[in-house]
Amino acid sequence: MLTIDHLTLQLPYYAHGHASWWKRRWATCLDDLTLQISAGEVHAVVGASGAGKSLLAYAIMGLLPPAARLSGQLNYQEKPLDAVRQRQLRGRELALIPQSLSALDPLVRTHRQVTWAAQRAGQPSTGARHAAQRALDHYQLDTQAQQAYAHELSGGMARRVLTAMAHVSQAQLVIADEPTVGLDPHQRQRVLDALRGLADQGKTVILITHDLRHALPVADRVTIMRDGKQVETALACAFQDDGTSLNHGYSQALWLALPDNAFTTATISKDKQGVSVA
Ligand SMILES: Nc1ncnc2c1ncn2[C@@H]1O[C@H](COP(=O)(O)OP(=O)(O)OP(=O)(O)O)[C@@H](O)[C@H]1O
Ligand code: NI
Repeated sequence: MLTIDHLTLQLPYYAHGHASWWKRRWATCLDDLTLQISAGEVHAVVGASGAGKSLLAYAIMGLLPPAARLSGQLNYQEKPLDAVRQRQLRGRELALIPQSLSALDPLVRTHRQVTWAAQRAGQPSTGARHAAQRALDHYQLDTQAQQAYAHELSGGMARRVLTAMAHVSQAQLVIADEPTVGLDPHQRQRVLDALRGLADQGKTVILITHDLRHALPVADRVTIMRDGKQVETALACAFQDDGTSLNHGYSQALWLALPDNAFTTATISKDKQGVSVA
């Protein structure tokens, strides 16, 4: 449903040159990414801060800064996903749950904001209001939160509002950029389960997170990113035991660094040294 073929992104930055001139240079922020993302799948994109995860989301949505230099090819539903099509589909077939909470309109109360998201996706106003109400209830935003302005919401509430907005858009492709930051374990599980639910309805979900542990239980596939590069794309089930089904040392290291795997790691290294673990 979405293919990303040799996608490379460069962004300008200004470096001090001779004398007092500022010279424009180009930073390669995404380096030759090739991915195929199928309908019905949760595809997790995992990597440390600065790996390029959000820029990948912006590239797919067509929300990159105007100066960006992009090469490679994006295809959505077998057709090129160019700027015109991105504009047509954004907020309808393509939805982004943005990482930044400033995406909320500061002048509009929560309920109205979610209703607008439903209307923009083509629902008539009564239907949109009802859809908004259901989504707000689902993400446990109470009457007070529904009537609040963005600055009156906690970080976790604001994030759930953004998630509710993507939910009512009924998009075919949902990109969730760090949707669980600031949520308590119970809320986090609700959001992750809801994303899994969208995929189970045949939609496509890209789940961006720095936390492999939260992604694995709901993901079908995982792409590990580092410094703008795609380290590896693997089935979620390849992250198991001592990580030897993974191809790359960095993916293995991420897997073995998870708290629950600490024991396994210790056992393996002892085994390798020939020490018995009685
Ligand atoms: N508008 C921009 N102009 C120039 N460089 C940028 C711009 N946006 C991001 N970058 C750089 O691109 C790199 C990747 O940024 P990106 O926001 O995609 O990382 P990320 O993986 O989403 O990190 P995080 O987990 O912190 O959200 C970073 O080094 C960042 O400084
Ligand atoms: Ni990000």
